[in-house]
Amino acid sequence: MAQVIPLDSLLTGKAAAPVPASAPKAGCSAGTCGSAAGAASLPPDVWAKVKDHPCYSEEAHHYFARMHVAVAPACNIQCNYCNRKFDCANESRPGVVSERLTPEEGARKVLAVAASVPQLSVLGIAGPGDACYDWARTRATFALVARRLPDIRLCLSTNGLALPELVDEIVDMNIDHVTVTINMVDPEVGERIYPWIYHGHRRWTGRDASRLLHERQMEGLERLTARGVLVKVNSVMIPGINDAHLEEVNRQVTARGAFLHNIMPLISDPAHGTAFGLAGQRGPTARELSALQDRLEGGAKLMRHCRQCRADAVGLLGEDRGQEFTLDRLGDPVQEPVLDDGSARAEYRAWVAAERADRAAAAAEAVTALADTPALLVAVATKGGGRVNQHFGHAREFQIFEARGGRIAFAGLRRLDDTYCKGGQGDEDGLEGLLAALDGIALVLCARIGDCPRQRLAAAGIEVSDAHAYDYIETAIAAALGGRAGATAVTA
Ligand SMILES: C[S@@+](CC[C@H](N)C(=O)[O-])C[C@H]1O[C@@H](n2cnc3c(N)ncnc32)[C@H](O)[C@@H]1O
Ligand code: SF4
Ligand code: SF4
Repeated sequence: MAQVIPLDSLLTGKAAAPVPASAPKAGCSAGTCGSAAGAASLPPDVWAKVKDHPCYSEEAHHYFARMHVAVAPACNIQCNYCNRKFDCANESRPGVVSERLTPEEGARKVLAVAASVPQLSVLGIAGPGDACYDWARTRATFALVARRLPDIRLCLSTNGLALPELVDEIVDMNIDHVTVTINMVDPEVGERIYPWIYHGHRRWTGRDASRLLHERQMEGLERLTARGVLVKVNSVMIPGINDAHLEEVNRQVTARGAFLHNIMPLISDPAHGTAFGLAGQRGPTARELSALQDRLEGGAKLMRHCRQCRADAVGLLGEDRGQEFTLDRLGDPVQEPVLDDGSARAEYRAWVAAERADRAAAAAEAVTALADTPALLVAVATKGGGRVNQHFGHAREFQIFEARGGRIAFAGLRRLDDTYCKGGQGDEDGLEGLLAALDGIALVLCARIGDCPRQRLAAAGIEVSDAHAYDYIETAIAAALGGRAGATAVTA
């Protein structure tokens, strides 16, 4: 196994050690070591596009950060699940932002983040309105950033209505990742989601609005994929409205070349002031979501690690460092120019290349111990880097991996309302919610856990281990499960 430079020292800028030339190349084939096998499961040109993109590659999300800048407030449609007026720093969901920025402010923020977060690889514009409808601001921001930070990938998110005419410009600007939200391919379903759209200098309502939106979404998707742009399709799963219909959506977007399909559970609460929230429309349960995702396997690749981020999120997926980079903290652009020569990011990426190759090789070797293991779900507490490296009490989410017959694959996320540990004390009241979030999990792996939560989990039939702290996730799972051929099978 290659010598690996510690992540913490690299991120604090104290690592001067060169990446070892002896780092083994990724050598496991698809299907053998699940989430660590990105390079081997995709054509080289596609892997080159996704390998540093935390949303387009589950494997990359262990290492790379994205940021959104909230420069595009205007939108040309109304979705029954969206209210962009709602603004709360503690609320993490799409469309919510703390401050709206001009393109110049947005670019300055990107420079500041890039200078202090070496994991940054992607700038996305995801509203808080629509990046294509508010195109002048989107374009100006991307142009400013591309000039200063050519190594940062550009990415945008749109409802698709204004997309078709922008495809040439998108390609010319090297925006090689575009997300289109497609919730229906049947206007009858669409009219229950979209009360109106604005197009061609007029407002459209009812079935005509949804038909037009659908036609333009399909046209935009086809044009983008024909030009080699990687397209992720977001679909909001709305029980009773489009949940059954999303299988047809998946078929149609797969046929048009979508690279990834991200089924996002509807977030709905009367306090958000959305039409669905006020009408009592519920979101899907975790089980309903994963059952639908399982039915869609075989179409476009599914994204199961989406965190439904704010439109101004910063950091690794699952963490939000946005409040560290608000405008008032960025200082005066003339008095305090941001200095960044890109060397910290280059050094970090070289480290990741060695680390992910080492992880893939270690995973390929480790899973051989699991040849006879029945389907088991394992929850992992991780802060990134593809390792078991978070204390149980500090976790706000668990990454779920399925071990089955010689294979370990990422299977989704279980998110918590809060951490178990607060101010050094365990929150006994919160344990019920935590146990509910771990429903169906056979084993929890974490860096450390106290006796009290360990016993409570054991009483609920969930084993916990901190014996594999700081190991790669796959190595830790294989070591913990090895020899359990007769263990009880668990399903998602
Ligand atoms: C805020 S939108 C911005 C980009 C663009 N306007 C769009 O709709 O694609 C980003 C994503 O968040 C999703 N979204 C917004 N509100 C949501 C909610 N309440 N529940 C789930 N997803 C939501 C949208 O469907 C979209 O996929
Ligand atoms: S298209 Fe996007 S920004 Fe516009 S209302 Fe829908 S979710 Fe909100
Ligand atoms: S909302 Fe999902 S796709 Fe968008 S940046 Fe967050 S994790 Fe990635």
